[in-house]
Amino acid sequence: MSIPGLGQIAPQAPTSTQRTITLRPFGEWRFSIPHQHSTFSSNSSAAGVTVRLVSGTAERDGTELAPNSVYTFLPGTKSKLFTDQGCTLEINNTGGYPLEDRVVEYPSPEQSPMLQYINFHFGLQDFERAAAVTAQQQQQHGSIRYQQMKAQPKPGPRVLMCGPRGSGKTSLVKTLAALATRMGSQPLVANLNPTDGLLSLPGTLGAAVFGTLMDIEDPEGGFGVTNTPISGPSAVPVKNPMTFYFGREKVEDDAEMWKQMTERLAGLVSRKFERNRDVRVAGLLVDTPPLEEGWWRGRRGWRVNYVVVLGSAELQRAMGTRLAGEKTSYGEPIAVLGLDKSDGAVEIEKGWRQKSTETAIKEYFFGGIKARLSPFTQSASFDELVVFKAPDEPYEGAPVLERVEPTPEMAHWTLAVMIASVTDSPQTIRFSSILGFIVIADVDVERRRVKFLSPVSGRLGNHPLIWGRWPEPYLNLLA
Ligand SMILES: Nc1ncnc2c1ncn2[C@@H]1O[C@H](COP(=O)(O)OP(=O)(O)OP(=O)(O)O)[C@@H](O)[C@H]1O
Repeated sequence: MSIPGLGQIAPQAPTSTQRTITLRPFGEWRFSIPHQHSTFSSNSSAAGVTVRLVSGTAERDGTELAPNSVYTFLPGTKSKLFTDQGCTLEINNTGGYPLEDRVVEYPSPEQSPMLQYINFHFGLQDFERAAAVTAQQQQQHGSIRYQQMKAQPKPGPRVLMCGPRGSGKTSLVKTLAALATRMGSQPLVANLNPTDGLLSLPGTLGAAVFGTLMDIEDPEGGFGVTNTPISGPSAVPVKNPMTFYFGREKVEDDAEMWKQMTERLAGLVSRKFERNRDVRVAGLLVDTPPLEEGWWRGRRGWRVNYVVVLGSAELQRAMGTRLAGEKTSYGEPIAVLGLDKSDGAVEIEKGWRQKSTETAIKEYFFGGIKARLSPFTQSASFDELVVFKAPDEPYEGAPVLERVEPTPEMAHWTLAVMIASVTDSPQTIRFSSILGFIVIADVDVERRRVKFLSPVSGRLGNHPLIWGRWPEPYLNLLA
């Protein structure tokens, strides 16, 4: 059980910009650095709040801080640093950012939800080890039985993370992925929440193999868009996601399309498992949107054998009843586990989310503080571009996409560039993976020309574009 407020030490008004804090084992330093408002001006060149691990151990969502390295947390970061052994941190806010922070300590590790999360991680590792042994045996025995098993070898643990809004689903998925990679595993992580976007812009659904370190300084804790190859050089190895373009904010905005896309993503994940033994053995972590019990219609395709419900006994009971007696296609039962929600996990309010979405789009084209990018302004005639639009209000039997001519309303929208051919059917284009994004700068109807910003210099060639319904154009990137 989580104990709200227990052991919390009220935020101290810093008397100087630098201070040192000490955390007992299983303590957390929770912090929030609001997005920058145009009225805020930092009084120094500091890009954000810096933290140095002076002694002990500390991690952000499972990824360890190196001793004595200085990490910069940027505006728009809301997170925590956790320590299992205790630590001393030096915090420096020379920029005068409106940092909100607090130290949270528990009387004993048993009272911290982190202990449950870590124990669950060890349970998954046991399952993974068993899957690795089976894979080894299969390789050694060229028997007919092996040939049969090889056709559908059983992967490592497959976890579906669900729970109410702001219950800490994404943070726990990140933590489990990071802890697994620390043990040398390469799990697949899938995101089915279009509001977030995994290693891509919000509005997308995707999956990626996590076999390398996550970026501690990324506001999204390693799931952000700067961790992809398109975003240029990176301090930590980049990941290659498989991404679909949903183009809407919430599942409810087009539930049928979401269901079809997640089923296809599950298909891609299965194929990845077939092709890559290490990934298969490491298993899968699926992050889901904050929906209630009734939504999970497409679960069979994911073949999950653990359903984790964070912070809702009611949802846990409902899922338990629904899945009782069900088996995966590998013949395994599906375990429904309830884990405590951390009282540090909070619902992100709309304004904050909108700023985070803007930041992701800006970073996609212009890079972050670590690597600046120079996008290319290009111009194309109406005849050179093939643009499809997702219907405004999807209805049963509605076309998945409609071909449209560029219009001035398209200005400042971000369009997805699809890995498909302009001659493919709308259905094929809709369910293709994303190559990247462009942002429309200007549409000149008289001259029939479109000016747009692209992260790469080449022409769009044969790639069709999709104009989604979200994220809306909040800002003029070319201003
Ligand atoms: N222990 C904690 N201390 C401080 N902040 C935390 C803690 N756990 C999670 N958070 C923060 O709370 C916010 C919500 O957490 P998270 O995104 O993991 O929840 P979620 O259930 O995935 O949300 P959603 O339902 O919106 O998808 C995030 O900013 C996250 O970094």
